[in-house]
Amino acid sequence: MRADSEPAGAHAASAAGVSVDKPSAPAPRRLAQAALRDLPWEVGVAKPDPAIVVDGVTRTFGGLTAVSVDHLEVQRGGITGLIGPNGAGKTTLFNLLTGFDRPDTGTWSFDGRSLGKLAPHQVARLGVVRTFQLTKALSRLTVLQNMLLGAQGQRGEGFFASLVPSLWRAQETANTAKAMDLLQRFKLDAKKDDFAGTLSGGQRKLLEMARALMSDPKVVMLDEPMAGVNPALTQSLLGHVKDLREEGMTVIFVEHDMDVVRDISDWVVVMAAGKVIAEGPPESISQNQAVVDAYLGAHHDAPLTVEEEDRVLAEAEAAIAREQGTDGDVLESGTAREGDPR
Ligand SMILES: Nc1ncnc2c1ncn2[C@@H]1O[C@H](COP(=O)(O)OP(=O)(O)OP(=O)(O)O)[C@@H](O)[C@H]1O
Repeated sequence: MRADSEPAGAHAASAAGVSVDKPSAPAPRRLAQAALRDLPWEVGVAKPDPAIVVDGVTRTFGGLTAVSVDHLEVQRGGITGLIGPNGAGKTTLFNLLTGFDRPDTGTWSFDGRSLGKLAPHQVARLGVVRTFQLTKALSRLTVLQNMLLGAQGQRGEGFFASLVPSLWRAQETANTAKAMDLLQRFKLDAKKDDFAGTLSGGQRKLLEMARALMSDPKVVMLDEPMAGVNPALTQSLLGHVKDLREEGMTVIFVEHDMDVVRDISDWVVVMAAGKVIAEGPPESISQNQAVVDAYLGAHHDAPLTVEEEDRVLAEAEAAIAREQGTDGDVLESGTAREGDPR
């Protein structure tokens, strides 16, 4: 099951009846990097084989423009890091692309198919999934129950299929087997009956990633996969992210830790104040003056003005209200909802 026990590209090659033992077959990492190597480091640059294409997407909250992306392409089969100072719009862009939020303007597509009008479960069914944080409600479910929530297309969901118990029981058995396989791969199988809320920070991140894989995604969007993870688990998590690429998935991740970004990204997109301000391979980013200015301009350590303090307080209150409002219905809807209190 683990990608690192199989040669790169093994799935596609064996499906096509081609021998996978050829030593010359380049690893997906090298394929992605080679595809991106000669591109100019320009905002909006066209990629050789884009999986996701974003055009003119804006999202405002009252007077604040949280996202304003003119054009962005994400290369298929690569790992794209999305970085930027706090409040840059990264999470909002994730929410928009996966149907958890609606933009004011703009279009975006996956494999040429427009996703703009789709609900999160429809987007997931097409193969684009995001991880979402373990909310209070999900913490009260077991690890295995969390995994089963990530499964797509349960036959029991359909009205007619639900009349035929043998159909949904077979589906349930298959989903449970798949969940246990993934839990084993992420070394969480011994925890299957534990409440998810009892997991450590790193184990929660592993569970979030494992749950996203239940729907056999083509594009995986990871929101801060390393946040709150102790150093002992960091390498294991990084390995799991790289494995997704080895299996042919397209990975987009938000991360604040630049060491992580440099380690795993084939390409980095930098946002600030809602806009993409730079794009390029990891090594291009630290030399980019606009990026340096954006981070310095964020004034992380400067004391807040009274107006800023008021805004931060209002945002925190709104976030708490949102979290309280969304907690309960995660399970009722049967659809994973963003519980991110931002
Ligand atoms: N539901 C909302 N209502 C009002 N403002 C919001 C909402 N969601 C996000 N914002 C605002 O939009 C801006 C972008 O927020 P977002 O969370 O997308 O940034 P981010 O880059 O993910 O930040 P961070 O790195 O801190 O997570 C921020 O100013 C934030 O306060």
